[in-house]
Amino acid sequence: MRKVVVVTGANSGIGFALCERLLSYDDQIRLCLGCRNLQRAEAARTALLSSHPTADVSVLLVDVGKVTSVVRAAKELKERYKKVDYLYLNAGIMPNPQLSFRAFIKGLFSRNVINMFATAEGILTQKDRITEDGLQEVFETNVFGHFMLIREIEPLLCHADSTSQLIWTSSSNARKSAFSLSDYQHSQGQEPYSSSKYATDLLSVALNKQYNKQGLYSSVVCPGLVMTNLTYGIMPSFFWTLIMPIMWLIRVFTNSFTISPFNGAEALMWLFNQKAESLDPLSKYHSCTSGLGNNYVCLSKMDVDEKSGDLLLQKMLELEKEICKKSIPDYRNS
Ligand SMILES: NC(=O)C1=CN([C@@H]2O[C@H](COP(=O)(O)OP(=O)(O)OC[C@H]3O[C@@H](n4cnc5c(N)ncnc54)[C@H](OP(=O)(O)O)[C@@H]3O)[C@@H](O)[C@H]2O)C=CC1
Ligand SMILES: CC(C)CCC[C@@H](C)[C@H]1CC[C@H]2C3=C(CC[C@]12C)[C@@]1(C)CCC(=O)C[C@@H]1CC3
Repeated sequence: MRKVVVVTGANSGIGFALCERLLSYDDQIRLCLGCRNLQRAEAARTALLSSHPTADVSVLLVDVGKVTSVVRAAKELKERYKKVDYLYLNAGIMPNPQLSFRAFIKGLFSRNVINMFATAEGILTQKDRITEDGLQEVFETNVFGHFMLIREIEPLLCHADSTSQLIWTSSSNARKSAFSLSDYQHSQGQEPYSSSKYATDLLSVALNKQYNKQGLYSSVVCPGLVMTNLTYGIMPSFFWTLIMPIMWLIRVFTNSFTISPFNGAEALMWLFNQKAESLDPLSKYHSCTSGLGNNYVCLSKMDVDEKSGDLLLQKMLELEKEICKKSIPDYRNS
């Protein structure tokens, strides 16, 4: 049976590199590019087909920052496929990033310097906004829209006789102290990205508890620091080009400077080849690149507790009910 693989945020960066790598590894998969913009999606499809002309690559229009779009896309998936074997929850945003140069310089001369380069702790903030669904945009895009997608295509993911995998693109920037259960959308603070990625980690743990019995497994990936549209939003591209030699140098001290989208997709690709049941639900899978440019995957324990995961899942389910009632009038019949 040909595997069905759905990737959100597939038209650029890590998502696109993952698609290329998946097709190079197995051009028999049925690959579905989940994108919010048709033109960009078609461009990605054309590029993938030019190197893999016989591959089955289709486009699914989905804006994970809009509940109605997610519900429509889920309906489309249910019409197209009987099963989704891999769902890569990769689309993500970091809007209006602000780098604190003061904190960065201070960090350079502290004992925390390696951790600062690996996680951006204490040097990066963002400005969030409210979406038309009335949610914080970073939370809705990075977490809730994806959660809704999982819930909506549950019958395609849960099968008694075979397994499916959810693979979240999280981040080393995910930090417990940026997240609070009482403000899980992060409407109060200045680190919505960090909070949303921590929420991803918590949610993955809770989803495993909820769904493993039904054959669905969830894992979390950390791609490292990758040069993509997201990072070019932090500083202009000429600056990145200028400091590239320094980036190669830093890679000698921290394996998290994966730099290219190909390298960043290493752990996402690695998980594709693993037996879902053998994965550790409490570990994060990191894409790593050595000073010499060799790629490998390493594991770290997540800073999460199961109770918080369960509480977050409960809150997400309540929010789902509330939002669907508001945004989709004849929800569940649609
Ligand atoms: N770059 C890095 O260093 C790191 C990135 N990550 C994570 O990796 C993931 C991929 O990002 P990356 O490749 O770096 O950045 P890109 O900006 O290149 O890719 C992000 C992708 O997500 C899509 N996307 C954004 N918002 C939505 C939405 N509302 N609905 C559907 N698709 C959407 C984008 O579509 P469009 O082109 O239309 O905007 C794009 O295809 C993100 O989750 C990011 O947080 C994690 C750690 C490090
Ligand atoms: C000399 C240079 C290498 C200086 C670069 C400083 C910062 C711009 C970067 C240091 C750590 C980086 C980092 C990210 C963005 C760029 C840095 C802040 C991320 C936040 C990008 C998105 C993620 O998900 C995690 C990354 C962690 C490290």
